[in-house]
Amino acid sequence: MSESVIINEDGNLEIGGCDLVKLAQQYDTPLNILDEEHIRNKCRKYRRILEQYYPTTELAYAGKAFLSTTICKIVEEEGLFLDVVSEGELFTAVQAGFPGDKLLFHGNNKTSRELEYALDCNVGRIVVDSFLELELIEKLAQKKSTRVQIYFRVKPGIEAHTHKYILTGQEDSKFGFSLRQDDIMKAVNFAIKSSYIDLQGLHCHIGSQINESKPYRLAAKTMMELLISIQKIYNYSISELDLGGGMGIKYRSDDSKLDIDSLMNEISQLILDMAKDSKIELPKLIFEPGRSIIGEAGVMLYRVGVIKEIPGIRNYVSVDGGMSDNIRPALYGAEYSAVVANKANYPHNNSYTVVGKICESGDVLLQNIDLVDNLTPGDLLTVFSCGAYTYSMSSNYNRLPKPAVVLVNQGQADLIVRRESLEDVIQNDLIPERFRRN
Ligand SMILES: Cc1ncc(COP(=O)(O)O)c(C=O)c1O
Ligand SMILES: N[C@@H](CCCC[NH3+])C(=O)O
Repeated sequence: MSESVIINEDGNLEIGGCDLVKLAQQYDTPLNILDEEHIRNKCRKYRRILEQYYPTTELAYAGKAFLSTTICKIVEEEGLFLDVVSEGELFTAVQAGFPGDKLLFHGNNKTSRELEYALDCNVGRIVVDSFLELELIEKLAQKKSTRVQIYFRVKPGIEAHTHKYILTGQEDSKFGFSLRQDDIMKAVNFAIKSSYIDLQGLHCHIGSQINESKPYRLAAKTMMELLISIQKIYNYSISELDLGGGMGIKYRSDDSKLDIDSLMNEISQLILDMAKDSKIELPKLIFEPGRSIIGEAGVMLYRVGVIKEIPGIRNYVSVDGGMSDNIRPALYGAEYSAVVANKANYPHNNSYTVVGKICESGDVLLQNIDLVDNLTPGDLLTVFSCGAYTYSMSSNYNRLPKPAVVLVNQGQADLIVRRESLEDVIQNDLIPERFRRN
């Protein structure tokens, strides 16, 4: 939870100096609220920690967690690189004036149009995910008579402990090159020989919402072994090592949380030792966290509607959003904590099941959550840790307009994504001529 969350004199929740009840009046609900100071502090803390343990580092923010043009500005001001994963994210960065050389372009199936766009935008590093993509990049670079800087994404064959939908570093994954059957070595050989490709780094990302350091250590060791063998076999020095993101955050008070400081210390030491022992040049070390930068900076604010008490079974509380603005509970069984913003001082010890307004029984936001016993329609429910993968995964299911996003900082609130209107919902609909006759 953001450090700036307090209960103010009116007994209301306040974030970044802004009273949530007033924000609901001004911007309506459902509303995604992001605490700017929290985001900036996370960026600074990460950089400080990394720089403390390792001589050459770079930090990239993974835009898939939440991206908008204002967030690009913050990321740029904080001196981070930005990881984009589609032409939509790339376009957002370009529109925000984000420097191309600080962009990393990811994706397991980048289209030729996306790659061409990336080349036109002088994207700093393309993270190549397959042999087909590698050949495509070479052709495009040749056509444009340019040299493209790339990383290879490798799956280090490590299974971290997280939801199976968000595991990515195991052999059975759609992402990256395999260490087996010399898959990666074939690609390395191709890149080194190419006049249009500059193999700058190796990349891996073992998954998301990971709360233990062991899989990161194993991944770092495996990646360093690969880097060392590339040096030995090809006499080629890989200058950057990107170990991805995935660091877990707290969604509920009893969740365990990864200690970023000791993780960075352990990983740095391991790389420094391995580089020294094998006498290779020290690669620059890069991480690309998303959730752990923006996740705890955000809340979702909903208005309570219908409350149905089913005796002996459960109390259902419906709110004015649901799985269309937060798919994570339905998709991963994700759990959250929540407080009634306008009754924050009251004891929260009555159990409810909070559901959305989507026409699906699985549209459950919070199972058996303790809220106030005098919960009434019109109350405002604050769900914490909704900065990452909430708005970015939202949809218009049931034709619900997407919520607005407000950035708060020291009492100031700025709209950074406007609420969709009903007109927005139908803006792409077309009526063919033959339906217009009458
Ligand atoms: C390649 C890559 N980098 C970074 C991230 C960011 O992950 P997280 O938001 O869990 O830190 C992801 C998402 O899992 C990813 O796929
Ligand atoms: N969307 C996922 C994480 C996937 C990360 C992107 N590879 C989540 O909400 O936890």
